[in-house]
Amino acid sequence: MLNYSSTQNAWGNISFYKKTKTLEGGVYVPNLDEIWDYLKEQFQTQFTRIGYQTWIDSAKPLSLTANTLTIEVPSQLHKEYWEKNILTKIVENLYAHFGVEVNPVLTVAGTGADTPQEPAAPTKTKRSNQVSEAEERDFLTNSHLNSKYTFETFVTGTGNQMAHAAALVVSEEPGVLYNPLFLYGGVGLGKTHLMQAIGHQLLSNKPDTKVKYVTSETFTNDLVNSIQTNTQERFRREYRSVDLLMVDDVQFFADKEATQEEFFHTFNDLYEDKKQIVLTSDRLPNEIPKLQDRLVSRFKWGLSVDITPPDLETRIAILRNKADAENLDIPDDTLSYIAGQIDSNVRELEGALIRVQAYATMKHAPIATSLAADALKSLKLNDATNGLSIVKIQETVAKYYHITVSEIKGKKRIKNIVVPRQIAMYLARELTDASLPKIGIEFGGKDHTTVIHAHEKISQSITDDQDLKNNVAELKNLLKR
Ligand SMILES: Nc1ncnc2c1ncn2[C@@H]1O[C@H](COP(=O)(O)OP(=O)(O)OP(=O)(O)O)[C@@H](O)[C@H]1O
Repeated sequence: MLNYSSTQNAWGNISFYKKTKTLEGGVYVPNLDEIWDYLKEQFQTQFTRIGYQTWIDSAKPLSLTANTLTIEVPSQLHKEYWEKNILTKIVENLYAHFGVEVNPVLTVAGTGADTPQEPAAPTKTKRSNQVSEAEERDFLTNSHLNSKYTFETFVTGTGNQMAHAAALVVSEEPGVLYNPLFLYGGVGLGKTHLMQAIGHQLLSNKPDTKVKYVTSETFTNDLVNSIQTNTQERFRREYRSVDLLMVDDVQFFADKEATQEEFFHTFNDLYEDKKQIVLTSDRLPNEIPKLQDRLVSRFKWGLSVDITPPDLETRIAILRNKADAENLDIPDDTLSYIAGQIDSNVRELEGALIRVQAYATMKHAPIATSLAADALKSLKLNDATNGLSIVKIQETVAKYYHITVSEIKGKKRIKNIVVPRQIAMYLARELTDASLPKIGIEFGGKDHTTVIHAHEKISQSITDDQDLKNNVAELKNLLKR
């Protein structure tokens, strides 16, 4: 039986105590499934499709004990969103429908910590973000965004769920919560896609918004052109009058003093006007070499969130989406096979699917697993003739330094292992086409930023350490044989 006074703190601002039933003592006691089904039904009408998928589909009802409804959400960011926007709705919806008072409690997946939540202040009803197809076409053709990079076509999984949720929040409330939003991660993992999805969504919500997407190189080129043509005023007006500025791959700001200077002022102007800034990079701000401290600190003001390589399930879902979009008839086991072959880069994953498709056309055969295996085998053969395997590099470096391959791939931090490990990573980066996350995985599941660091460390050291330079040259020679 519920003791009302025990929930008095949590519900201090709600005045319907006398009318409520308790889950134990009331006339009708809905169970967990009924409650959840009802809530999902309600939320389907209260959220956009993407909003529903992001916030509701990703949550799991765990238990209903006494009047406590425990719900698991995937990340801290989801928890914050739920606290701000959803908890009150749950209380209101359940009270209105079942006449019961339920205390929702959130827990973040993987932490096991249950924290009772106070209901947040009621939020304004979100206006619908539906636009007509004509409007949609219009803004897509008028903008400089890739029409395919939307939230609808972005598949979420463990490696990108938090980045996706943050991106969605930014598109709903630009300039408010996460400013700047800094998305970072390895090559081909969807940073550009997610960033542009923010632009699309914002334009869809408010078609008159001024949205600008550029790569960091375009920013530099625009700046240089404006200096050459004496049109700096125009350049500044253009960059400082937008509602959303997205700059892709800001790691290329490294070493560009004039660009950094100009971007510093652009950033400040936009930030002060509460305009949203979204940045992407292959690494964290403080890991970008020769980036001015004042930019590093500004880039960290908002939220930095990483995207890691997708797990198998997500890779299969990405392929399924892609196959459906292209009207390709591919059996599930074939998609699983392809997803099993490419594990660290979504761009390569898509490339593999295209390759299988082309191979099927060439052979006049339907797409099946054996055909996919043939198509991807020849891909691997091509790779092998072009480059080296990471395994061979690890074996050669281990032998050269009289240590084992497992030490190279391990975590021991003693100098006579760390240096060969960094050399092996350096050589893997220099001599193979493997992506940074792929190299990280091959070195015992290390993060791609560790590979970046190793590469930078060795590149730097060989410029002033003649012995090291000779060793690396010798290793390169050994690997050529
Ligand atoms: N989760 C995803 N769902 C659907 N498509 C994805 C996903 N992640 C990546 N892609 C696709 O993979 C390709 C590469 O993504 P994108 O260009 O956004 O990567 P990136 O991280 O910006 O890479 P780079 O570091 O090279 O700039 C794109 O075609 C994109 O649509």
